[in-house]
Amino acid sequence: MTEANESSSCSVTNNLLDTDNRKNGAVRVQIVPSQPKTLSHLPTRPAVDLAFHNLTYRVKEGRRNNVKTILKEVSGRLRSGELTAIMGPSGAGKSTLLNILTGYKTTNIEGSITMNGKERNLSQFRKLSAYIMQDNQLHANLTVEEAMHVAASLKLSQKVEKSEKLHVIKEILETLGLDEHRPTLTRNLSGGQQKRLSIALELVNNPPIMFFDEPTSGLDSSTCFQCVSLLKFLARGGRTIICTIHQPSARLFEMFDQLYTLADGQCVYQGNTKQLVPFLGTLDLECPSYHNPASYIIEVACGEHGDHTRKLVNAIDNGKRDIRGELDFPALKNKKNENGNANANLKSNYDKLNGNSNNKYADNLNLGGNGLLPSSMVNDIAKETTTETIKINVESEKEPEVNTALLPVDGQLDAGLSPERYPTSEFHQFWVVLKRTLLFSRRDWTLMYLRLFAHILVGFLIGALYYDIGNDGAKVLSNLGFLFFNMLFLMYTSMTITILSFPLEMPVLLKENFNRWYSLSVGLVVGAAMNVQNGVFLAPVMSVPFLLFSGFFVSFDAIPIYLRWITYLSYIRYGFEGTALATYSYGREKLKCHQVYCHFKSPSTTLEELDMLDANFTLDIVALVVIFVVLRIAAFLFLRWKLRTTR
Ligand SMILES: Nc1ncnc2c1ncn2[C@@H]1O[C@H](COP(=O)(O)OP(=O)(O)OP(=O)(O)O)[C@@H](O)[C@H]1O
Repeated sequence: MTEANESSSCSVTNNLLDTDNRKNGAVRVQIVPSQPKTLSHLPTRPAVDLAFHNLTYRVKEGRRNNVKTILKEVSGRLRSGELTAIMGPSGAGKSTLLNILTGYKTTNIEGSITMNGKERNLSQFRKLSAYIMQDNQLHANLTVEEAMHVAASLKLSQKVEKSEKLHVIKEILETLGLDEHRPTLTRNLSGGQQKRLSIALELVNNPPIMFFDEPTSGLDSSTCFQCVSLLKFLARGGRTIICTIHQPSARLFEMFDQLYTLADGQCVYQGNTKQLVPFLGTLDLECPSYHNPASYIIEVACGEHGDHTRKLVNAIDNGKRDIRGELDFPALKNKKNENGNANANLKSNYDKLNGNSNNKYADNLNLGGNGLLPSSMVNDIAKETTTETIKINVESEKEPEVNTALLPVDGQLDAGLSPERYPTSEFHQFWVVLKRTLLFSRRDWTLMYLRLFAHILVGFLIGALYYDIGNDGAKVLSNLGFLFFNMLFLMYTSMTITILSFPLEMPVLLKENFNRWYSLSVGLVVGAAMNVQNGVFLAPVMSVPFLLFSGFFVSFDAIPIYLRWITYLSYIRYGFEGTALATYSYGREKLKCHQVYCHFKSPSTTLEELDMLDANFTLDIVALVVIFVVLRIAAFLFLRWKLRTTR
């Protein structure tokens, strides 16, 4: 590496090149970070090594319940402080493995999963891990700052002081380069920024294990690089970072520490990314020069170079072996003697693909201005990645301190964790989520203003239509129509909003509930309080028959006896009966009438015609409350079932 190159890449981040300290051709670099990169205010957590042994996952398919084995006795180990990629051809079982490791899938699994050598306790594990899904699932109408406040309020204990929470937020936003975007609505963030916000939200309670499903999908190459740099930064803080990735470029691939490759539900490689090509070489699978090793292993796993799956699975013992150095595959030694240094082949692959540019990361540093990732961080990651290649000895005591908030692997797993399922009380969760719902409802133009406009418009229309008829004995039927219409209008407007918004809200609920932000019931109660989620389950289906049995279209006496029970279930009946009683009961005096014969002059006649003379207003209210509670429980059970089946 030339001195010019070193200086050019270092100067961008104010790193000082200590040129006086050259010894034996090695260059000592003193790194002075341009901004603090400690996440020291985060709650302390233990570092966690995750291992799985003989994991088998089967599903039943088709009418005959044919059993399909998706994962076949795979083993593996995911270490703290490392960035691990799970790769494999489409359908190899990557998502399935990730879903099992995250605890998202919990049934039909054989084998064992351990945390720091001990059997995994799923409840404890869920408190220690975060799952960042492919499509970030953010609330579009919240700003970065508001989203962070909600996350801090829900994910940090109520005992944590507000000033401390603000400190955590500031630290994370600064570290992830989102500080200048605090007032930006999340829907206006770029793809890379949204991904970083998803990470920032989960980072609030400092989970030592973080899973990412395709974190680079939909990002351009430089943003991909920024994203993986960030993951590596998090890993360097002692976290266990695991992500599925499709086919990274050679440059991106090189940044991963560890690779776990699946083919047809079995492990075909587990080990250091740098050892992949030499390892394949020992099995007579030579990665051609100028070829991306990541593409090559996928091609091999797909069978493009012949059927080598069995050979690879045996060589890696289906994930029980872990290739961390050349000593892990002694056959290489013979191979090297015959064919020269196989590692050199790997290095030449990288060098050729990267144009052998020693300052190959320097171009990305310029992107810092776009707020993609703080340039200093990219530089530190880049420096670390290139250290091996360019033989710079970075003074260990001067290395950027990425995170001090993790305890060593042998630390107590429950250190710093509250024994409760959620860090905050249900009431607190309710309050925070309610405030958030109100905030983004206010910002949702279609939800708020269009609804308001529609209600005002319809209000004027029915006001003009039914003006001054309430006391007119000749217009009682029209007045009953007015009362019935009011009920229908309110019912259908809230029902439509629910039906439209619920499927959109569902994935966010899924993510936040899974990552232990709040309990499922809280989401529902808020829905009830907002009068948005009403009737999501039963209302649309049941409203039509219940309309018929409301007592407006057919009086109770006219209904065949065997169908009368339905009227007792009709919430519309109770609503209509209640409004009719409130209007025409309680000793209301006779109505005015200018006609010769006025059938409905006496309010009791109206109630008699409606078969409501014996009706009880209090009973109507009680019935409505009971139906409300029953529907809510049904919706809760439905949601729980839906959450389980989507897993
Ligand atoms: N519930 C299920 N029923 C039947 N087959 C399933 C089920 N879940 C997964 N599979 C099958 O298991 C295999 C692995 O699926 P998985 O989604 O884990 O693959 P993947 O490696 O993540 O693929 P991709 O990269 O395309 O997302 C696929 O063949 C898939 O069709």
